Amino acid sequence: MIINGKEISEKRLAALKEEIKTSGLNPCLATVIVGEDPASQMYVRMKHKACEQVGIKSTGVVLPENSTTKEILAEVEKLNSDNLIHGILVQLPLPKHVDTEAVIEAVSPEKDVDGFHPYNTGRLFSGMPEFVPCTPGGIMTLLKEYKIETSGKKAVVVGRSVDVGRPMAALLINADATVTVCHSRTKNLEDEMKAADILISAIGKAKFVTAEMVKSGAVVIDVGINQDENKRLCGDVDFESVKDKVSAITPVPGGVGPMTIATLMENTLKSAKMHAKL
Ligand SMILES: Nc1nc2c(c(=O)[nH]1)N[C@@H](CN(C=O)c1ccc(C(=O)N[C@@H](CCC(=O)O)C(=O)O)cc1)CN2
Ligand SMILES: [Mg+2]
Repeated sequence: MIINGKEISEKRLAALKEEIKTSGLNPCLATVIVGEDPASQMYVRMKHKACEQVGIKSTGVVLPENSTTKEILAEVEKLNSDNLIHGILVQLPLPKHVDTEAVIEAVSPEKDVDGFHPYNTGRLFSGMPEFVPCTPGGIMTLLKEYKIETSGKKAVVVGRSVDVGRPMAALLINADATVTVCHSRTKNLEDEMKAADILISAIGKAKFVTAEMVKSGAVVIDVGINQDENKRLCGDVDFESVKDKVSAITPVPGGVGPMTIATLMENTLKSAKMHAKL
Protein backbone atom coordinates (compact mmCIF):
# COMPACT_ATOMS: atom_id res chain seq x y z
CA MET A 1 0.00 0.00 0.00
CA ILE A 2 1.25 3.45 -0.86
CA ILE A 3 0.42 6.02 1.79
CA ASN A 4 -0.97 9.09 0.07
CA GLY A 5 0.08 12.07 2.16
CA LYS A 6 -1.08 14.55 -0.43
CA GLU A 7 -4.63 13.16 -0.29
CA ILE A 8 -4.78 13.03 3.51
CA SER A 9 -3.38 16.54 3.80
CA GLU A 10 -6.01 17.89 1.36
CA LYS A 11 -8.72 16.13 3.37
CA ARG A 12 -7.45 17.63 6.63
CA LEU A 13 -7.11 21.10 5.11
CA ALA A 14 -10.70 20.94 3.80
CA ALA A 15 -11.97 19.98 7.28
CA LEU A 16 -9.91 22.75 8.83
CA LYS A 17 -11.35 25.30 6.42
CA GLU A 18 -14.88 24.37 7.48
CA GLU A 19 -13.96 24.48 11.16
CA ILE A 20 -12.32 27.90 10.86
CA LYS A 21 -15.28 29.29 8.91
CA THR A 22 -17.69 28.49 11.73
CA SER A 23 -15.29 29.10 14.66
CA GLY A 24 -15.65 32.85 14.93
CA LEU A 25 -11.86 32.95 15.30
CA ASN A 26 -9.36 34.92 13.21
CA PRO A 27 -6.26 32.74 13.37
CA CYS A 28 -3.06 34.40 12.16
CA LEU A 29 0.34 32.89 11.43
CA ALA A 30 3.61 34.83 11.16
CA THR A 31 6.57 33.39 9.29
CA VAL A 32 10.17 34.55 9.60
CA ILE A 33 12.73 33.75 6.92
CA VAL A 34 16.37 34.80 6.99
CA GLY A 35 18.33 34.80 3.73
CA GLU A 36 17.43 33.58 0.27
CA ASP A 37 17.74 29.80 0.31
CA PRO A 38 15.43 28.75 -2.57
CA ALA A 39 14.08 25.65 -0.79
CA SER A 40 13.26 27.63 2.36
CA GLN A 41 11.60 30.33 0.25
CA MET A 42 9.49 27.65 -1.44
CA TYR A 43 8.41 26.08 1.90
CA VAL A 44 7.44 29.49 3.28
CA ARG A 45 5.43 30.24 0.13
CA MET A 46 3.69 26.86 0.51
CA LYS A 47 2.80 27.74 4.11
CA HIS A 48 1.30 31.10 3.15
CA LYS A 49 -0.65 29.41 0.34
CA ALA A 50 -2.04 26.80 2.75
CA CYS A 51 -3.07 29.61 5.12
CA GLU A 52 -4.97 31.25 2.30
CA GLN A 53 -6.59 27.91 1.39
CA VAL A 54 -7.98 27.31 4.90
CA GLY A 55 -8.76 30.89 5.91
CA ILE A 56 -5.82 31.60 8.21
CA LYS A 57 -4.40 35.11 7.93
CA SER A 58 -0.66 35.18 7.44
CA THR A 59 2.13 37.69 7.55
CA GLY A 60 5.79 37.25 6.63
CA VAL A 61 8.99 38.79 7.96
CA VAL A 62 11.86 38.58 5.47
CA LEU A 63 15.33 39.34 6.80
CA PRO A 64 18.66 39.55 4.94
CA GLU A 65 21.18 36.70 5.09
CA ASN A 66 23.62 38.80 7.15
CA SER A 67 21.10 39.54 9.94
CA THR A 68 22.56 39.13 13.41
CA THR A 69 21.03 36.90 16.08
CA LYS A 70 20.13 40.07 17.98
CA GLU A 71 18.25 41.50 14.99
CA ILE A 72 16.29 38.27 14.51
CA LEU A 73 15.47 38.12 18.24
CA ALA A 74 14.12 41.69 18.04
CA GLU A 75 11.74 40.67 15.22
CA VAL A 76 10.58 37.60 17.14
CA GLU A 77 9.93 39.78 20.20
CA LYS A 78 7.69 42.06 18.14
CA LEU A 79 5.65 39.07 16.97
CA ASN A 80 5.48 37.67 20.53
CA SER A 81 3.86 40.86 21.78
CA ASP A 82 1.44 41.28 18.86
CA ASN A 83 -1.93 40.10 20.20
CA LEU A 84 -3.32 39.52 16.70
CA ILE A 85 -0.71 36.83 15.95
CA HIS A 86 -1.34 33.30 17.23
CA GLY A 87 1.46 31.32 15.61
CA ILE A 88 5.10 32.15 14.90
CA LEU A 89 7.47 30.04 12.89
CA VAL A 90 11.09 30.71 12.05
CA GLN A 91 11.99 28.83 8.90
CA LEU A 92 14.98 26.51 9.41
CA PRO A 93 17.83 26.18 8.73
CA LEU A 94 19.00 29.65 9.75
CA PRO A 95 22.31 30.96 8.33
CA LYS A 96 25.33 29.35 10.02
CA HIS A 97 26.41 32.48 11.94
CA VAL A 98 23.03 32.66 13.73
CA ASP A 99 22.47 31.13 17.19
CA THR A 100 19.54 28.91 16.18
CA GLU A 101 18.87 27.67 19.74
CA ALA A 102 18.57 31.26 21.02
CA VAL A 103 16.07 32.08 18.27
CA ILE A 104 14.00 28.94 18.95
CA GLU A 105 13.95 29.75 22.67
CA ALA A 106 12.86 33.32 21.98
CA VAL A 107 9.58 32.27 20.35
CA SER A 108 6.83 32.44 22.94
CA PRO A 109 5.91 28.81 23.82
CA GLU A 110 2.21 29.77 23.48
CA LYS A 111 2.80 30.77 19.85
CA ASP A 112 5.33 28.04 19.01
CA VAL A 113 3.34 26.27 16.28
CA ASP A 114 6.53 24.50 15.13
CA GLY A 115 6.76 22.86 18.57
CA PHE A 116 10.53 23.38 18.73
CA HIS A 117 10.71 25.41 21.98
CA PRO A 118 12.17 23.38 24.89
CA TYR A 119 8.92 23.99 26.81
CA ASN A 120 6.99 22.18 24.09
CA THR A 121 9.57 19.43 23.58
CA GLY A 122 9.55 18.94 27.37
CA ARG A 123 5.78 18.63 27.39
CA LEU A 124 5.93 16.15 24.53
CA PHE A 125 8.52 13.98 26.30
CA SER A 126 6.45 14.14 29.50
CA GLY A 127 3.47 12.70 27.64
CA MET A 128 1.58 16.04 27.85
CA PRO A 129 2.00 17.41 24.32
CA GLU A 130 0.69 20.84 23.40
CA PHE A 131 2.37 21.91 20.16
CA VAL A 132 3.87 18.91 18.40
CA PRO A 133 6.52 19.47 15.68
CA CYS A 134 4.79 19.39 12.31
CA THR A 135 6.65 16.62 10.50
CA PRO A 136 6.44 13.96 13.23
CA GLY A 137 2.92 15.14 14.12
CA GLY A 138 1.93 14.72 10.48
CA ILE A 139 3.42 11.22 10.43
CA MET A 140 1.32 10.21 13.46
CA THR A 141 -1.75 11.53 11.62
CA LEU A 142 -0.88 9.38 8.60
CA LEU A 143 -0.47 6.28 10.78
CA LYS A 144 -3.87 6.96 12.39
CA GLU A 145 -5.62 7.71 9.08
CA TYR A 146 -4.35 4.41 7.64
CA LYS A 147 -5.20 2.57 10.88
CA ILE A 148 -1.62 1.41 11.32
CA GLU A 149 -1.22 -0.04 14.81
CA THR A 150 1.66 1.33 16.89
CA SER A 151 0.94 -0.27 20.27
CA GLY A 152 3.46 -3.00 21.03
CA LYS A 153 5.18 -2.54 17.66
CA LYS A 154 8.92 -2.16 17.29
CA ALA A 155 9.52 1.29 15.80
CA VAL A 156 12.97 2.31 14.63
CA VAL A 157 13.67 5.99 14.05
CA VAL A 158 16.84 6.68 12.06
CA GLY A 159 17.99 10.23 12.85
CA ARG A 160 18.09 12.09 16.17
CA SER A 161 17.43 15.67 15.06
CA VAL A 162 15.55 18.08 17.29
CA ASP A 163 12.90 18.75 14.63
CA VAL A 164 12.20 15.18 13.50
CA GLY A 165 14.02 12.20 15.10
CA ARG A 166 13.66 13.08 18.78
CA PRO A 167 10.00 14.26 18.73
CA MET A 168 9.14 11.29 16.49
CA ALA A 169 10.55 8.94 19.12
CA ALA A 170 8.55 10.71 21.86
CA LEU A 171 5.31 10.49 19.88
CA LEU A 172 5.83 6.79 19.21
CA ILE A 173 6.59 6.13 22.90
CA ASN A 174 3.38 8.02 23.78
CA ALA A 175 1.58 5.73 21.29
CA ASP A 176 2.88 2.62 23.10
CA ALA A 177 5.48 1.56 20.53
CA THR A 178 8.84 0.11 21.57
CA VAL A 179 11.22 2.67 20.14
CA THR A 180 14.86 2.54 19.05
CA VAL A 181 16.59 5.71 17.86
CA CYS A 182 19.54 5.20 15.52
CA HIS A 183 22.10 7.77 14.37
CA SER A 184 25.51 8.16 12.78
CA ARG A 185 27.28 6.33 15.62
CA THR A 186 24.86 3.40 15.80
CA LYS A 187 26.55 0.01 15.45
CA ASN A 188 24.94 -2.51 13.09
CA LEU A 189 22.46 0.02 11.71
CA GLU A 190 21.19 -2.47 9.14
CA ASP A 191 20.32 -5.06 11.81
CA GLU A 192 18.40 -2.42 13.77
CA MET A 193 16.49 -1.30 10.69
CA LYS A 194 15.68 -4.83 9.67
CA ALA A 195 14.08 -5.51 13.05
CA ALA A 196 11.59 -2.65 12.63
CA ASP A 197 7.84 -3.14 12.26
CA ILE A 198 7.69 0.61 11.65
CA LEU A 199 10.78 2.24 10.13
CA ILE A 200 11.02 6.03 10.10
CA SER A 201 13.91 7.25 8.02
CA ALA A 202 15.19 10.80 8.61
CA ILE A 203 18.75 10.24 7.47
CA GLY A 204 19.16 12.74 4.63
CA LYS A 205 20.88 10.38 2.15
CA ALA A 206 19.25 9.79 -1.23
CA LYS A 207 17.93 6.23 -1.71
CA PHE A 208 20.02 4.97 1.25
CA VAL A 209 17.42 2.44 2.45
CA THR A 210 17.26 -0.59 0.16
CA ALA A 211 15.09 -3.72 0.22
CA GLU A 212 17.74 -5.75 2.09
CA MET A 213 17.52 -3.32 5.03
CA VAL A 214 13.78 -3.68 5.70
CA LYS A 215 11.69 -6.48 7.13
CA SER A 216 9.03 -8.00 4.90
CA GLY A 217 5.66 -6.43 5.69
CA ALA A 218 7.13 -3.46 7.56
CA VAL A 219 5.68 0.05 7.43
CA VAL A 220 8.22 2.48 5.98
CA ILE A 221 7.95 6.24 6.48
CA ASP A 222 10.36 8.34 4.44
CA VAL A 223 11.19 11.79 5.82
CA GLY A 224 14.11 12.41 3.45
CA ILE A 225 14.24 15.44 1.17
CA ASN A 226 17.14 14.71 -1.17
CA GLN A 227 18.12 14.96 -4.81
CA ASP A 228 18.85 11.92 -6.94
CA GLU A 229 21.56 11.59 -9.59
CA ASN A 230 19.33 13.53 -12.04
CA LYS A 231 18.75 16.33 -9.50
CA ARG A 232 15.19 15.15 -8.95
CA LEU A 233 13.56 15.22 -5.51
CA CYS A 234 13.79 11.84 -3.76
CA GLY A 235 13.60 10.39 -0.27
CA ASP A 236 15.98 8.35 1.89
CA VAL A 237 14.32 5.16 0.68
CA ASP A 238 14.95 3.48 -2.66
CA PHE A 239 11.20 3.44 -3.27
CA GLU A 240 11.19 1.15 -6.31
CA SER A 241 13.23 -1.58 -4.63
CA VAL A 242 11.42 -1.38 -1.27
CA LYS A 243 7.74 -0.86 -2.18
CA ASP A 244 6.92 -4.48 -3.04
CA LYS A 245 8.49 -5.88 0.12
CA VAL A 246 6.62 -3.77 2.66
CA SER A 247 2.98 -3.46 3.77
CA ALA A 248 2.92 0.35 3.52
CA ILE A 249 5.29 3.07 2.37
CA THR A 250 5.25 6.85 1.93
CA PRO A 251 6.50 8.23 -1.40
CA VAL A 252 8.62 11.36 -1.88
CA PRO A 253 7.13 13.66 -3.02
CA GLY A 254 3.52 13.27 -1.88
CA GLY A 255 4.07 11.48 1.45
CA VAL A 256 5.28 13.17 4.61
CA GLY A 257 5.94 16.66 3.15
CA PRO A 258 2.33 17.75 2.61
CA MET A 259 1.46 16.52 6.13
CA THR A 260 4.05 18.92 7.58
CA ILE A 261 2.10 21.85 6.16
CA ALA A 262 -1.33 20.47 7.14
CA THR A 263 -0.13 19.96 10.73
CA LEU A 264 1.19 23.51 10.85
CA MET A 265 -2.27 24.77 9.91
CA GLU A 266 -3.83 22.56 12.62
CA ASN A 267 -1.36 23.85 15.20
CA THR A 268 -2.16 27.44 14.25
CA LEU A 269 -5.89 26.93 14.75
CA LYS A 270 -5.15 25.20 18.05
CA SER A 271 -3.13 28.22 19.13
CA ALA A 272 -5.93 30.62 18.13
CA LYS A 273 -8.37 28.54 20.22
CA MET A 274 -6.00 28.60 23.21
CA HIS A 275 -5.55 32.38 22.92
CA ALA A 276 -9.31 32.88 22.74
CA LYS A 277 -9.60 31.18 26.16
CA LEU A 278 -6.97 33.39 27.80
N1 LIG B 1 10.52 26.09 10.90
C1 LIG B 1 10.55 24.94 10.20
N2 LIG B 1 11.56 24.71 9.34
C2 LIG B 1 11.59 23.53 8.66
C3 LIG B 1 10.56 22.57 8.81
C4 LIG B 1 9.52 22.86 9.73
O1 LIG B 1 8.58 22.04 9.95
N3 LIG B 1 9.55 24.05 10.40
N4 LIG B 1 10.51 21.44 8.00
C5 LIG B 1 11.41 21.36 6.85
C6 LIG B 1 10.90 21.99 5.58
N5 LIG B 1 9.46 22.05 5.40
C7 LIG B 1 8.77 23.00 6.08
O2 LIG B 1 9.28 23.97 6.55
C8 LIG B 1 8.78 21.30 4.38
C9 LIG B 1 9.46 20.43 3.56
C10 LIG B 1 8.79 19.76 2.51
C11 LIG B 1 7.45 19.96 2.30
C12 LIG B 1 6.70 19.34 1.17
O3 LIG B 1 5.51 19.41 1.11
N6 LIG B 1 7.38 18.73 0.20
C13 LIG B 1 6.75 18.19 -0.97
C14 LIG B 1 7.62 18.41 -2.17
C15 LIG B 1 7.84 19.83 -2.49
C16 LIG B 1 8.83 19.99 -3.64
O4 LIG B 1 8.41 19.98 -4.76
O5 LIG B 1 10.05 20.09 -3.35
C17 LIG B 1 6.52 16.68 -0.80
O6 LIG B 1 7.28 16.05 -0.06
O7 LIG B 1 5.61 16.18 -1.44
C18 LIG B 1 6.76 20.82 3.13
C19 LIG B 1 7.42 21.48 4.16
C20 LIG B 1 12.74 22.02 7.16
N7 LIG B 1 12.58 23.29 7.77
MG1 LIG C 1 24.51 27.98 14.38
